[in-house]
Amino acid sequence: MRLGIIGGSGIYEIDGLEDARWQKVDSPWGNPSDEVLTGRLGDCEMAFLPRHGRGHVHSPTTVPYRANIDALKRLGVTDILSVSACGSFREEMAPGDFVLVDQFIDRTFAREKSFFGTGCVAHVSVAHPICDRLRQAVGSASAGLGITVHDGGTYLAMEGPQFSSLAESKMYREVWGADVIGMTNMPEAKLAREAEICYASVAMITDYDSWHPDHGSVDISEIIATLKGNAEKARRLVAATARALAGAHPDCPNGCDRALEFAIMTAPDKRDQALEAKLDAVAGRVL
Ligand SMILES: CSC[C@H]1O[C@H](OP(=O)(O)O)[C@H](O)[C@@H]1O
Ligand SMILES: Nc1ncnc2[nH]cnc12
Repeated sequence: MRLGIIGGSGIYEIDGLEDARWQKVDSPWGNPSDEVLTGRLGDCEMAFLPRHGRGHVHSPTTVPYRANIDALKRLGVTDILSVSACGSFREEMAPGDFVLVDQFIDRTFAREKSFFGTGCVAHVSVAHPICDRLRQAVGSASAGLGITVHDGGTYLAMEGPQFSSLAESKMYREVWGADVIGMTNMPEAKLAREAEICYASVAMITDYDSWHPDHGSVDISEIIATLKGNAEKARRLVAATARALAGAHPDCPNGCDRALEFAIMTAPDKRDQALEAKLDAVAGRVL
């Protein structure tokens, strides 16, 4: 197995890797956000990608999600753990806490959301977009690290880059039942599923969005201050997760690694060869 880490806002590298090197990965889906830091944490093969690039170059809308997932697939990544800054819709999910996300509501609208399309149509299930095996492994690894971790939560993915209005914040929380809000985990999780990579997400709470009567609107300077403490905890969690997962990759009990088995609808003789060629890493197993 190889564990991929996608580091969100405030997480642009991970330390402690043996044989660490930043590696440029060419992808037919464009340039990934940055080079990928590969190496080993103990016995675990690792590949780290800063989602926004070092120096925070990409906005949530312009993150090259397809190139990122394709690049990690090309490096042999079997499992992706996303660590992301998020706002909270729940009093008990406080800034500094982590949430092991288990569902998504996708409200993004200005991004490419699939590797497939005209000439090679595929439909995968994202009823359960998070790999429960990976999520539970992260949960177990978090024990004893001194981090408050909430097991389960619905992540609302908004387009951004502006934060939500008060009316939106109240609707997501009260009507739609979302627990946390961020701007990046979709379409990332959908693309990981198409690439047959197990995906889990840790939402690192930085703020109460704008619904909370005692906290007012989102303040980016407060977010950045909270991010610094969260990033240190995230590094500990990543190291513990790597220790727990090192070794062979078992067949995924949730079927993430077989998501494409019956998904491609386009008849072989009707397929677009150029698109098929681009899908060599993502869908090579079934093409
Ligand atoms: C820094 S606040 C807004 C920004 O942070 C989150 O990014 P990421 O998920 O990559 O940690 C959020 O989604 C926004 O993009
Ligand atoms: N309140 C919020 N809304 C969207 N993305 C965020 N990232 C961190 N806090 C956020």
